[in-house]
Amino acid sequence: MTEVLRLDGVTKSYGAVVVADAQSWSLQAGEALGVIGPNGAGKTSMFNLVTGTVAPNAGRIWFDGQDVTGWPAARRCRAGIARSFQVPQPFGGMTVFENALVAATQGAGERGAKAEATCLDVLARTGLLPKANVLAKGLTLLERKRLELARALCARPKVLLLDEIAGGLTEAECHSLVATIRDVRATGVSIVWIEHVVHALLAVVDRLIVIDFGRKIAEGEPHAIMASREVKEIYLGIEADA
Ligand SMILES: Nc1ncnc2c1ncn2[C@@H]1O[C@H](COP(=O)(O)OP(=O)(O)OP(=O)(O)O)[C@@H](O)[C@H]1O
Repeated sequence: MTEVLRLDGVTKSYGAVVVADAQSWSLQAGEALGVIGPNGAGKTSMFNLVTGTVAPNAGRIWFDGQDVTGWPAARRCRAGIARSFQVPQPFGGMTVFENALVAATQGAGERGAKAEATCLDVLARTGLLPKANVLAKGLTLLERKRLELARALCARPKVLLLDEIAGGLTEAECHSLVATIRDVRATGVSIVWIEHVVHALLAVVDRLIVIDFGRKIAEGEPHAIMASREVKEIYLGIEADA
């Protein structure tokens, strides 16, 4: 297997708050990796470090065989790292199609008919084609989540970072979003997915890592990790030898 992303001892703190503590892990091409951990554990901060909106205090980040640690966010996005945001961030006064077009042109560097074709394809795959001409501010939560996914896909990522994209959805909406994410994964895009809705995560990912206080405290097969001592300790407060 080919490694597409690797964090090597990545460390970041804000004063006394350590959001990444010598974090090391990697993602293989075509793999889907789940990330869980309590609120404030540093999961979103880890995405900020990978996408380049935040610089680490120490450690290196490798993408597609290159050390991208010093690269600005826009260059990383063009190279193939795209993300969705936990709180959807569409341009509310623009239509769904225009939002997608911004991502295809700015994120993937596409122009004209090629960019438009990408948008139409992605909107169809994410179920948003019927909403293409609707202003983003008029979308429901599920549609805004889908637009987050669509915008990230229009950047033509090799690595797609999903930040709590299932949060706040009904069971049926969640099920439908999971099916879409599985389809994306089947196209060969590698995925890192932060999620509190564990059953959604387990329906997609091959491997799970657990983060607490910025540290990776467990890593492995998803069901084994969910049943592990580390997860019971941080979520249920059960003692290590209980
Ligand atoms: N720019 C910043 N300045 C200071 N503290 C920050 C900054 N960004 C994040 N933090 C703090 O770092 C910690 C980790 O935040 P982060 O958003 O990465 O956690 P998280 O695991 O994604 O949480 P959640 O599951 O609630 O989304 C939190 O205590 C947060 O308040």
